[in-house]
Amino acid sequence: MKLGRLNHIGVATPSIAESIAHFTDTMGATKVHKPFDMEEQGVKVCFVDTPTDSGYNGTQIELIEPLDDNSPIAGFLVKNPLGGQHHICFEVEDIEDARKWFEGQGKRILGPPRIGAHGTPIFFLHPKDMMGQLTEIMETPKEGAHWSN
Ligand SMILES: CC[C@H](C(=O)O)C(=O)SCCNC(=O)CCNC(=O)[C@H](O)C(C)(C)COP(=O)(O)OP(=O)(O)OC[C@H]1O[C@@H](n2cnc3c(N)ncnc32)[C@H](O)[C@@H]1OP(=O)(O)O
Ligand SMILES: [Co+2]
Repeated sequence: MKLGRLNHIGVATPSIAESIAHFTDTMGATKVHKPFDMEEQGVKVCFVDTPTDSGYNGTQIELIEPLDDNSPIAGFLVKNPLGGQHHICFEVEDIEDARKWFEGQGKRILGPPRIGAHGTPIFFLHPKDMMGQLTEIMETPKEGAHWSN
């Protein structure tokens, strides 16, 4: 398997509004996308762009707030009431090849295949199989498939 770019760092928060203020006022972020709900994933999502030398195509911060107590991140926030770093997401060229690779390595894939916040297929790998790091694998958006919110 060939590791792709670090697409985003997932940061759980009890309040996306408070986190936007933090990243804007304290961290000086200048590009905050509109928050949106992903009911099927149980989270409200908001992307904060981080600059790179060549403009805004760097790794994003993905702020995620539970939509309800059944959210997959509800347990994380009980243990970490202020929120914090929740997962990391790497891109791959082909999600099925990646799935086969990780299954062959005996890593547990969490839940059914799904479409992630950038509109491409994703899956998650259990933190206990990934050196303690909840890891999301995301298929790179196809050329020209522009995502924005
Ligand atoms: C909208 C999609 C978007 C995108 O980018 O496209 C997203 O990223 S949405 C992100 C939210 N969705 C998910 O995270 C789905 C995958 N996650 C899960 O299925 C759960 O969070 C799971 C199974 C990783 C943990 O669930 P839960 O916290 O309810 O279970 P436990 O409390 O029993 O935890 C088991 C064990 O794992 C440790 N743990 C939990 N969360 C994390 C974490 N984020 N990083 C590292 N370790 C984690 C937890 O401490 C337990 O360990 P133990 O030693 O037994 O205490
Ligand atoms: Co994510």
